[in-house]
Amino acid sequence: DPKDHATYMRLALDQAQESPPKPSNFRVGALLVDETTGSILARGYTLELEGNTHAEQCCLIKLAQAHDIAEDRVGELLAGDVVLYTTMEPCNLRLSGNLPCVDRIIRTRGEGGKGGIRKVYIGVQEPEKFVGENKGRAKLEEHGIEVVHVAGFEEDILRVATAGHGR
Ligand SMILES: Nc1nc(=O)c(N)c(NC[C@H](O)[C@H](O)[C@H](O)COP(=O)(O)O)[nH]1
Ligand SMILES: [Zn+2]
Repeated sequence: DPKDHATYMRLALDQAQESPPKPSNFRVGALLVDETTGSILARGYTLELEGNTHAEQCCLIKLAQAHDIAEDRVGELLAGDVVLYTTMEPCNLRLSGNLPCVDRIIRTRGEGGKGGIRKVYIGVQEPEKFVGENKGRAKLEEHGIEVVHVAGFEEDILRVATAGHGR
């Protein structure tokens, strides 16, 4: 049965704690959840999978791998009320030049914006440390994907996210 948002955001923060600290990114955790049943479809954290991966990206790759399909087709598995919890808002630009997670999330929606990830719950906005202001929320909303802030975890999320940045 569906849990409250804080429960899922706390689980996402638990994922972020698994991420190896690195000065050039943030330690983020994410969960893909079926909002109707409350079941967790995938969990992930920054750098969990090889290839300089992001937490949200790892969730999508792991779900795709579990069904033996390519990541760019994972939207086909996401019928119904699938949402993403991520401790930090999805990236809209990456210094590495890799495909941003906003684009990976939008890609999960089928023709005419059906299915796929319908809502993204975020713990914090991205600090303007690497790429300036993250304008991804507007892009997600343009594609019918609602972005909702789950308050209360900001301090912990940022402490974990920047642990690899030294002082
Ligand atoms: N939402 C989110 N999830 C992550 O797992 C992660 N690492 C970031 N971080 C955003 C930051 O903007 C990028 O980490 C830098 O722009 C460097 O880009 P790479 O990570 O090397 O592709 N943001
Ligand atoms: Zn990303």
